[in-house]
Amino acid sequence: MSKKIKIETKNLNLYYGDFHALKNINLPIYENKITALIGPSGCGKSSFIRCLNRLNDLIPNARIEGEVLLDGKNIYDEDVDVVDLRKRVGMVFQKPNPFPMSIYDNVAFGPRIHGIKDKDTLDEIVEWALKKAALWDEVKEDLKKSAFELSGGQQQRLCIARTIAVKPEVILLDEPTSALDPISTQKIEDLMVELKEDYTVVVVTHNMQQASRVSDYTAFFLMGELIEFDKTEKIFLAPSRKETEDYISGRFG
Ligand SMILES: Nc1ncnc2c1ncn2[C@@H]1O[C@H](COP(=O)(O)OP(=O)(O)OP(=O)(O)O)[C@@H](O)[C@H]1O
Repeated sequence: MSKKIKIETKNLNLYYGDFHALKNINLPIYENKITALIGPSGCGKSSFIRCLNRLNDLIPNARIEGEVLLDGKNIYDEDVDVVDLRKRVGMVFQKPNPFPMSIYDNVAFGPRIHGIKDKDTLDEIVEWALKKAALWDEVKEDLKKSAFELSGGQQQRLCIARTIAVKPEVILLDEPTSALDPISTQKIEDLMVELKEDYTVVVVTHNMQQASRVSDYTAFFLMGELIEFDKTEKIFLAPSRKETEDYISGRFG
């Protein structure tokens, strides 16, 4: 099977004021694969993932050097429309963050912003996205219910449905299961594997088992540097760098 690079960072550096948070990161993200980002707390995983849809733009003292190529085009070019970029590269956060509105309105939110008003079309999108996020059967009778009445695991699947509803190409997940119980975690992991059929998935995780279970590629970060990137089985069974081995075997971090 051919391997297409969906996103590629080239000499990517990120500074928060004087602090050099990401150092010269060169990383390919392959299409229709799951790439896991691992590394000890504070190594820059979240900072990195936020560079991929320009969420760091919202942080006043953050500065970027280098390039992030999406289908070969630098997303930091002046002519890039950030709203369109974030539609193409969606994000799910650590803590489920549904909007204070109904289940239906949460999922319809993005499509409405992008101009879809027709009720039947919205109904179709909502059903499709909730099915994709493996939540439809649990909520189909209660679409008008507040999203806050769902369990944490259901809320996270709702957030995934909300992300999918605008038909992104890439889904970024920043520790999506760290606030969830094992059963909900299992559901989200199964979902990630299904999602890669249609999307390119990048997941930040502290959970080594999760990285080895779900991902195709793994990138190991340490103190703002990309130490090693390879196929997941290579990283976990025969890492090239001692730092990687120490981390995955639990000797630090
Ligand atoms: N807005 C900010 N301003 C200044 N420094 C920041 C900011 N956000 C993150 N940092 C610093 O950048 C470094 C990387 O943080 P980041 O959150 O990317 O790490 P991480 O690997 O995702 O950590 P964790 O696993 O704990 O979430 C840390 O030293 C952090 O303190």
